[in-house]
Amino acid sequence: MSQILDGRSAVAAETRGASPLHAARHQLREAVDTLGLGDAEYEMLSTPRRELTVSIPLRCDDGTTRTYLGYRVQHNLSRGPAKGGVRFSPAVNLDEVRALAMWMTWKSALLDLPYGGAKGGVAIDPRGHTLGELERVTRRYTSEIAGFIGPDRDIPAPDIGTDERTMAWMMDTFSVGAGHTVLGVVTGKPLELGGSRGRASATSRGLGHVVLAALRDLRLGGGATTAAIQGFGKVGRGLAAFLAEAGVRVIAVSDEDGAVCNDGGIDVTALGEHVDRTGGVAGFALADALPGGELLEMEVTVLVPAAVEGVLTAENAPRVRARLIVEGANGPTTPEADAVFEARGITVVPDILANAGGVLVSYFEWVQGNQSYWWTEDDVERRLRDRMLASWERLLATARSSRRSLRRTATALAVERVADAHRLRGLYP
Ligand SMILES: NC(=O)C1=CN([C@@H]2O[C@H](COP(=O)(O)OP(=O)(O)OC[C@H]3O[C@@H](n4cnc5c(N)ncnc54)[C@H](OP(=O)(O)O)[C@@H]3O)[C@@H](O)[C@H]2O)C=CC1
Ligand SMILES: O=C(O)CCC(=O)C(=O)O
Repeated sequence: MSQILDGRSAVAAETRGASPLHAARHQLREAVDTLGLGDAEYEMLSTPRRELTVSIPLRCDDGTTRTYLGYRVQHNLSRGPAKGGVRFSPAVNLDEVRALAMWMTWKSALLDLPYGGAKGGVAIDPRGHTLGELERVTRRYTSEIAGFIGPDRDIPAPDIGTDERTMAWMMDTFSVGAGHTVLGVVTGKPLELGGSRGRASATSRGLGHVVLAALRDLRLGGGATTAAIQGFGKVGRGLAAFLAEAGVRVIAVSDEDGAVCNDGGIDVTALGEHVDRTGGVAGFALADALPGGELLEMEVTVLVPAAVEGVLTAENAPRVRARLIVEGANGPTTPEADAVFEARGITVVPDILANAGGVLVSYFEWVQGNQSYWWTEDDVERRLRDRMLASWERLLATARSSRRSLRRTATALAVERVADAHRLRGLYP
């Protein structure tokens, strides 16, 4: 069963408080005020264009049946097809997906990609299921949203709890329905199925380039640059390797079940091997265990939250001792924490710029697929680096000249592009 909800009821159903949606709408309000737009524009840009909620019955390997909820939210389509990842996590809910979809719109616009924003998810813990069960869930979810997505409509990609194998199942399911292979319906696919070289590491590498540029441009680098990274998944792990190779001492890393630290620098390769063997960072012999949330409060040059939303809050922000925060995750900083960091002079490089390397190389994958012409790894890396650094430099220069925070400036630059597209298309209410 699937149900299409209209956007107005979506806004009415919004929950307030320290939710990702509260944060996303707060940031939009600031951008609207910065740009001198009005309430009508705010209402339009805060309202998702389309939302789909689906139920996904799963026959488990033991013969029992469970039903999961899945979502796909298209926040904005004014600059092109919607674009954004699919998350498998027990924490997924409609409000979270709405917020993540809105951030995708701003991210695509900030990087000047010809996309709108979308996000999807299934409220399931992938760790509690076999591969066969996850394949069945993915295929059923894809069938339910198939009328909603497509290379010219909405193009999913990996996010938390999903990967290139998930994308291969999605592409196959969609293609079976279409009667022919449709490579462009998702990005983040395996190389053998039209994936792009460099997509798997793109978010981490883009983030790494931004971290190094921010350290340099804000004059925070120097001899003993240290980093703490929350999350050791697709984004955090690749970033740890990138920074270690660049000479940054990665002294603390965490995942959902543990955290480890070593003041002399963590051997990231050895930690990766330990995680492949045991499933988590806990118990890594070449580092000490670190209690709970302490990683976020360590004295480091740069802190990179690369896991989930809302981890930097009004409660812990006064204790954060990093000089620079670069957001690998989407929405890790609440608006209240942002205000604390601004008052304390701690620079925050916002998610919609910092982690945009993933959607950027997804765009490269889509372009290569459309042309059936595949770039080399060097082509991808050069274009990724150039575009991330150009976007960073533009953001920094605009923030400095306007004396506004990087987040407020980034959101305003992106919202302006989206509002312009609406105005030129004549879509204002
Ligand atoms: N993949 C991509 O291309 C992009 C991802 N992002 C964002 O980056 C973030 C991470 O995504 P990705 O790496 O792909 O996801 P993964 O599922 O690959 O990894 C998530 C990581 O976060 C850890 N984690 C989850 N909850 C916590 C917690 N409370 N404290 C510490 N660690 C935690 C997980 O630990 P465990 O393994 O123990 O569960 C895992 O190490 C998300 O916010 C995502 O939206 C943004 C842009 C693109
Ligand atoms: O690669 C993509 O299309 C989207 C990646 C994503 O979900 C994100 O940037 O948060």
